[in-house]
Amino acid sequence: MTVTSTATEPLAPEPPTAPEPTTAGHQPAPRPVVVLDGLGKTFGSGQSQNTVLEDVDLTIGQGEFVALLGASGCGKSTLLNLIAGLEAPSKGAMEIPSDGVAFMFQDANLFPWLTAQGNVELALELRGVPKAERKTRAEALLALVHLQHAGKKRPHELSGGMRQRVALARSLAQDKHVLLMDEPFAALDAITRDLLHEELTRIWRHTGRTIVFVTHNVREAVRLGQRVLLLSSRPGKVIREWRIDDAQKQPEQAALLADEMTAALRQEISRHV
Ligand SMILES: Nc1ncnc2c1ncn2[C@@H]1O[C@H](COP(=O)(O)OP(=O)(O)OP(=O)(O)O)[C@@H](O)[C@H]1O
Repeated sequence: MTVTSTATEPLAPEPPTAPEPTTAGHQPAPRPVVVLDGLGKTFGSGQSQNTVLEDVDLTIGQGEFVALLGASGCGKSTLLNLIAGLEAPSKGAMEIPSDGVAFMFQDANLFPWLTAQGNVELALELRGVPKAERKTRAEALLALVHLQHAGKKRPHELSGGMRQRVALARSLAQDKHVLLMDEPFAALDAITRDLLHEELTRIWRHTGRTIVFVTHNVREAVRLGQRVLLLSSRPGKVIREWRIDDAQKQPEQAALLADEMTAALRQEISRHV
């Protein structure tokens, strides 16, 4: 087994937008930033051995938005942990960014004693941004998530959606190419989630980040992903992939795609009932 790292250069402070199409709408092939080759993960040993992932082959290009869909317990979070370098694979090879990744979870996990701006400034401090620059950069990041007026508020004074926006600004403050998101909007109401989908799409286009987004929600996957990957259960591997262009995100087409994905997901779940 070899675990290698790609040498990705750090993001510029003002990241570029995602690459424009070249001729006749053809996108240049994005540079791979995550490569998983025959990846497997087994927890425990002997009687309690649990092979969660097996033969996962996946290449994610720079600037792509990939949604990972799968039944509960199929290994989505484990896959993110492997990409983050938090877990080591049991089998296979992988290339992940040498400068690490940013992670965002369902729970914002903000420090309650710090203001919204303080939470973002702390992430900047941890990556070595000089004190004199932190305030301006944190303000710019809070403006990016439309929270320019809430910088002085503490987490308990913010709504769930606002807390997730702060968490997103904090993830962006880490200035990594790759952002892993593990069901970040699952606990939010439908209207707030809808607003955050718009915000995240705008921010993704603006920053050119590579995003891997785990969800149970088929509509969320269609709404956000350029690629939607369906993981099987026991063991988890990528069994289907949909590529979704902007035209397919229009309501009628999106509903059809969501129905197709729901049927595939149901079929996968019923295999294990
Ligand atoms: N550190 C660990 N040690 C042992 N088993 C683990 C560990 N992490 C995950 N697992 C097991 O791996 C399996 C997959 O878990 P994982 O959290 O990756 O699934 P998931 O698809 O993200 O689930 P959900 O959608 O419910 O969050 C589960 O059976 C879980 O118990």
